Amino acid sequence: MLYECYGGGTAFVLPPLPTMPQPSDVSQVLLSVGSLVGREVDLDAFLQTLVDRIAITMQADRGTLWLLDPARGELFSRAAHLPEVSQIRVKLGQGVAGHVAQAGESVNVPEPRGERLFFADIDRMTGYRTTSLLAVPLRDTEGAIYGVLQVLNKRGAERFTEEDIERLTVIAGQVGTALQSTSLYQELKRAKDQPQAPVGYFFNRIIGESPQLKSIYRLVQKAAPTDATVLLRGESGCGKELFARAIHVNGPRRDKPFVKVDCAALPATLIENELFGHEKGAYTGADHRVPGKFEAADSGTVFIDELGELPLPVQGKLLRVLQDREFERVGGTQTVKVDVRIVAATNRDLMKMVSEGKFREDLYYRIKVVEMVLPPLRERGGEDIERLARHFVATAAKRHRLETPRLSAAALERLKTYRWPGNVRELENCVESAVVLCEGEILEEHLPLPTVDRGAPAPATGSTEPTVSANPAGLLPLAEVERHHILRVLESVKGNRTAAAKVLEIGRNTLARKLKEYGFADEA
Ligand SMILES: Nc1ncnc2c1ncn2[C@@H]1O[C@H](COP(=O)(O)OP(=O)(O)OP(=O)(O)O)[C@@H](O)[C@H]1O
Repeated sequence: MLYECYGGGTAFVLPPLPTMPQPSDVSQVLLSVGSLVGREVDLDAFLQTLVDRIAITMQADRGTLWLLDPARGELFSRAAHLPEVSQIRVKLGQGVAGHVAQAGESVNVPEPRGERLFFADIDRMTGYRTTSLLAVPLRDTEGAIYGVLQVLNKRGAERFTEEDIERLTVIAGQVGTALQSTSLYQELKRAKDQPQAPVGYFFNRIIGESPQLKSIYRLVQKAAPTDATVLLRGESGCGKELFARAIHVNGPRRDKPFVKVDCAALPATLIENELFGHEKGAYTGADHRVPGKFEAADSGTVFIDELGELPLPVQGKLLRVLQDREFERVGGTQTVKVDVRIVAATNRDLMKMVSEGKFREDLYYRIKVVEMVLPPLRERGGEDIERLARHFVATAAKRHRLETPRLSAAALERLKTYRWPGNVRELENCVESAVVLCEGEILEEHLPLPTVDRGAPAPATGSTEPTVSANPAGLLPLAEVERHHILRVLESVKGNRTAAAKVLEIGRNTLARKLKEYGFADEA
């Protein structure tokens, strides 16, 4: 039997197809899948391109890559043409995709109205009108289903054809295998072994598979869906802001604002104003009411960076927001109510600050409802360093429109044995500099690292002690390369700090701080 009719007689359920010829346009779509997946490219961008190409080839208006979350028995949209919402989840067995994942059969729906498999809630949620739909299962090499590939609304026709079904099945076969080599598949597999850990969370921009990082992922998965206040601790540059964003986008507030306040970048006198805003006439020059970051973030998340720099008087006001979600603007008496989640970060020892009377004890306990201590890079082991380095080589090459160079074995060895006092940020800058300076593969000498790493031991899985030698090649110290690069970028954007910060992908305040260190005056 080739197909079976359902309910309204409009859905065709197909048995798995035997090996079939591959239409040439399909090979076009998949031309670069294998090679792209093999490299550490931005997974989000890659999956989106994949879904774009599939939709074009299938002459469909939209495409969706659904993946299976075994912990919740749900499918979630991992990459899709879904401008209306950030993600959709359906129960296994629910709707066409849910049925395909459960039954392992392809389903072709020429006319969704009246079709019992069709889950109209999604159209209601997005406002999109599905007129035809085709969905096929996504299997790994062992034949286990781990997702669904779906296309919507055949262009210029009322329905997807038999040939379309064959084509999408071939595509799904290749995509299914290709995705198996990504961290995404590893995540799904891990969730299968640990059914309590839901997946579908957006960790793909965070690189790292070390046990230290994995335990942080688990914490984020638990804390993100709640409204719990989170305190992120860790050395500078180890990814606190990145994780703060992961907490936000993995929680129910993901479509609401994520507002950052950097307490270190503001003079103490301005922090209160920045957080809580001010009323008209609060001080000379305050000629109208200005809302603060808490109001700007209403319904979303406020990320308070460098919490240890928060002046004592403002600490009391923050405590009240944590307890009662209310405050008064500077110079005001009217109480403002806000609905925000608070995530804070610090590289200071807050407990010590409490004992020194510099940080309020009650605030300390209120803020560390969930505490995450991010490991310094040197403790994450050589494999994570290599993963990150490869990722940064690829992204830097893309950013500067250069051929992606290779990391030589000697370069890798040096990266793995260096101590990384500036953590991932330092590695990122170091690799970027080497990518820009090298021709061809990244030879060891292109890495702006001191030849003598005066730091202590190599990372856990790093193999050798750093060689102690002089600096025969007269290499520049990292700080000098960074300074040189920053000034070059600044020059190229004619001194525009906002533009320079954008090119450098650092905050404007960070740039201002660095320029100040180089002896430049603050901007007027
Ligand atoms: N695990 C990671 N994977 C990929 N990129 C990372 C990772 N950790 C950090 N980065 C990158 O390193 C840089 C520094 O990270 P981030 O700003 O989150 O650190 P931080 O701990 O908040 O630093 P600071 O304490 O100085 O504010 C960023 O460009 C970030 O994207």
